[in-house]
Amino acid sequence: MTALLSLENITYRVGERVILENTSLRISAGEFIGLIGPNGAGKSTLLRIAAGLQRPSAGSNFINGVLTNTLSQSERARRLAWLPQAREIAWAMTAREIVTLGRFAWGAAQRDNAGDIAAVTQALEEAVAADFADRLAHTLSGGELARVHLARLLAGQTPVILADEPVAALDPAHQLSVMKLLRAKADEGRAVIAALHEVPLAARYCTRIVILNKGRIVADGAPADVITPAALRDVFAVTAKIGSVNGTLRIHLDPLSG
Ligand SMILES: Nc1ncnc2c1ncn2[C@@H]1O[C@H](COP(=O)(O)OP(=O)(O)OP(=O)(O)O)[C@@H](O)[C@H]1O
Repeated sequence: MTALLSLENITYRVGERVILENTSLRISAGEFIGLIGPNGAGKSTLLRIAAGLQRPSAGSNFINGVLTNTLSQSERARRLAWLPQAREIAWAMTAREIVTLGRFAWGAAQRDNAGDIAAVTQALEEAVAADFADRLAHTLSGGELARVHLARLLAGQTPVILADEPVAALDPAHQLSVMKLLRAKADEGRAVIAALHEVPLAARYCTRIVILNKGRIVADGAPADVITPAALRDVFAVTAKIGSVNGTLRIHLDPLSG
């Protein structure tokens, strides 16, 4: 089966500094990868390269078997949706207008199409952002704005979803609902990769965990196989107690010295 997204031997350098080193990753339909790793590990860089927003220094990346850098911006945006870490909106736009940007590659800017309107409405509901759809973005709270950006991502209805810290700034209930939603998107046949710092949530909802440390993938597999006390100590310098309740990992973290 062709991977929906694949990175082959990606290296990314800034001057002498190696940010990503010979990194390969493939994701197929139905997978939800939690990309975890400490600050500065290279998660955003990896996702930006996967999204075609940044050219690697070496290596190749593909969307559905096609070299990403041969696709036009619209072709890319119809295959892949991207949620950046930066959330600020500097323009006087309503939440609904921002979410409609997610339909841009499908022609939403040129027409008032029932399919686009339905996709936007559904995305606003899924991201629990419908209540403030007609508010100007700069009047929204950080968590509300994060959900609007998530709705913009979902409105594209793309086979591949890449999200950089999708639950940052969300309260616990919304963190849970967003993780559940991303898992549902994978279960319906999309390929989802999310950079996450919330290790317990990643363990609970992702189908696969990839640990990135110092620009290299150091573990890749099912949550129960990858999220171990030894791995968390080595990579995050924390002490972890890990149990299982009804097959779901439960994780308690302490500082190494604590
Ligand atoms: N253009 C650049 N110039 C210099 N250093 C860079 C550049 N881009 C990225 N880096 C460095 O590369 C490393 C990886 O950055 P990246 O944003 O990918 O990390 P991350 O794993 O997403 O971190 P975080 O969890 O803090 O968001 C960081 O140390 C960052 O400072």
